[in-house]
Amino acid sequence: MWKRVVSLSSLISYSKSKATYGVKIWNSPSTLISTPVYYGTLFKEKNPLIIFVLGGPGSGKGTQCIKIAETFGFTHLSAGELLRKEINSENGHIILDTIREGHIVPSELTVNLIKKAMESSDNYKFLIDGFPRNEENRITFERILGVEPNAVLFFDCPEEEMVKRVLNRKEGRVDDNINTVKTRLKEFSELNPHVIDYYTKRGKLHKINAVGTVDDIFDQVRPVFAACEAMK
Ligand SMILES: Nc1ncnc2c1ncn2[C@@H]1O[C@H](COP(=O)(O)OP(=O)(O)OP(=O)(O)O)[C@@H](O)[C@H]1O
Ligand SMILES: Nc1ccn([C@@H]2O[C@H](COP(=O)(O)O)[C@@H](O)[C@H]2O)c(=O)n1
Ligand SMILES: [Mg+2]
Repeated sequence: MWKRVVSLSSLISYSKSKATYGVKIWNSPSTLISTPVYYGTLFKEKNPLIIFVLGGPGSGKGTQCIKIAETFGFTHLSAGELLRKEINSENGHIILDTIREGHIVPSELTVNLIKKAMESSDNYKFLIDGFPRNEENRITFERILGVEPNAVLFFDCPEEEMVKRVLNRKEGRVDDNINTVKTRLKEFSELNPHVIDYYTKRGKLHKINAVGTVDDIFDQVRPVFAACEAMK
């Protein structure tokens, strides 16, 4: 039986039923909610709630994800962080070179890391931070995991502010320098709009103004997750 979240249902779609083969359809006719589509077998036992988190470098995705995870009980998976942890692995040289240059790592590599992290988690609520970076990322995720996100957050931030934040971040990242930031911003401005358009058309996009204090921004984020809170 499929259930509809009534509170803020237009913000987020969710089903408590288990995913099985084929495309699920709501019991009651509704054009309000975009239905999560499960066409794979991976999540037969665990029906996931997946939120993709988009935004340019330094837009504050990671900062907000930490707050969302703490407040709403999500597991925070940063695609960039998963890749950085793989730098000493078999494919590590490809990853390190790509990150250092500010380009995008081949999608299969990233998606398989996300898949592994999701499978090994006991949680069913996932924030996937910094993903998808492009259409290839998105399509590869759908192909390998057989699932779409329930909602997509987009932290919209002016370039000038993003550059300032990245250059002030003192975490020792190899890509936090002006040359790499320029490449990251260029790729972001070319590739992100396609992803945004796709999820806008599917009624899943929630654009957040990423300028302001961390708490001001979180106040905009909070309502998107109120529907999830009701499921706890
Ligand atoms: N609202 C804010 N105002 C000012 N600084 C912020 C704000 N949010 C985050 N920051 C700071 O800006 C820097 C970048 O933030 P964060 O790491 O969350 O961005 P990100 O979108 O995850 O970036 P990246 O894609 O490069 O990982 C950090 O040093 C963080 O502390
Ligand atoms: N989907 C992704 C996400 C990240 N990368 C690479 O990692 C770098 C750092 O990512 P952050 O989200 O932590 O900024 C990014 O610049 C890419 O090189 C990727 O390839 N694909
Ligand atoms: Mg980050």
